[in-house]
Amino acid sequence: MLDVDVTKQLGQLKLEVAFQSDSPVIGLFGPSGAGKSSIINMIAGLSKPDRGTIKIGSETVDDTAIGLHVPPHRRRIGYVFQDARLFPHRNVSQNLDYGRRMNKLAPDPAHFERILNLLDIGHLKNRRPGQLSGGERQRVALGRALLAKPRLLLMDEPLGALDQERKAEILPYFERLRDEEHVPMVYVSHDPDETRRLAGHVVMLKHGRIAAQGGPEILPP
Ligand SMILES: Nc1ncnc2c1ncn2[C@@H]1O[C@H](COP(=O)(O)OP(=O)(O)OP(=O)(O)O)[C@@H](O)[C@H]1O
Repeated sequence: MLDVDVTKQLGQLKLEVAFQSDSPVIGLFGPSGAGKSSIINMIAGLSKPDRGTIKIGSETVDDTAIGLHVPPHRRRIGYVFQDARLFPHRNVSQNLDYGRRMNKLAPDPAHFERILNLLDIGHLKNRRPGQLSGGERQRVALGRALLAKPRLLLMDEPLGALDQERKAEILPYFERLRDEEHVPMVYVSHDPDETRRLAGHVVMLKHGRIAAQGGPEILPP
């Protein structure tokens, strides 16, 4: 369960949002500048709300009333961005292992193999990021996040830099993640079709506020 009730002044924009859901995928949907990434950054712990609370499952990670702010590396959250942000001089295996090592988790070869199979990236292990397609890079970035065994995965426009064909190639992997790995996700997008396909609960944002929230039926056609 994710429960967010925060306000934050961002330059001219006052972000003021409250939503909670135990849907496997929560979609944050809205136009550019609506405040989607700012919410994701607060859930990740990369920025602090001016006021409010954030709860992930049973743990409160932010509560401004008592000065509580759990730092990002203690939140057990995975983050996937629009650009994969892989280390260019390390091969795929080394990139994949990074999340696990940063979180000081013991090697888990069975989990490693399962994630590689789930994302079909086993054959890419020895390549460097520059030798991968955009879609392959995103699958590796997703694998790296998953291998850190996050309790929540934040996806900020993960398909935003890809063309339609690549998007269609990757969406089924996100569905497998949701249906087979059961990793809860917050999925940011301004594409209604993508959001409809993945999200059980949709939060529609406009100018830093919630314009509507509910099932995918609230999305525009
Ligand atoms: N640290 C900051 N200081 C001042 N203004 C900020 C800060 N961070 C974000 N903003 C502003 O807040 C607004 C919301 O930005 P945000 O990146 O959250 O929107 P978004 O919905 O994710 O947009 P996009 O789809 O373009 O990524 C923007 O107008 C942005 O310029």
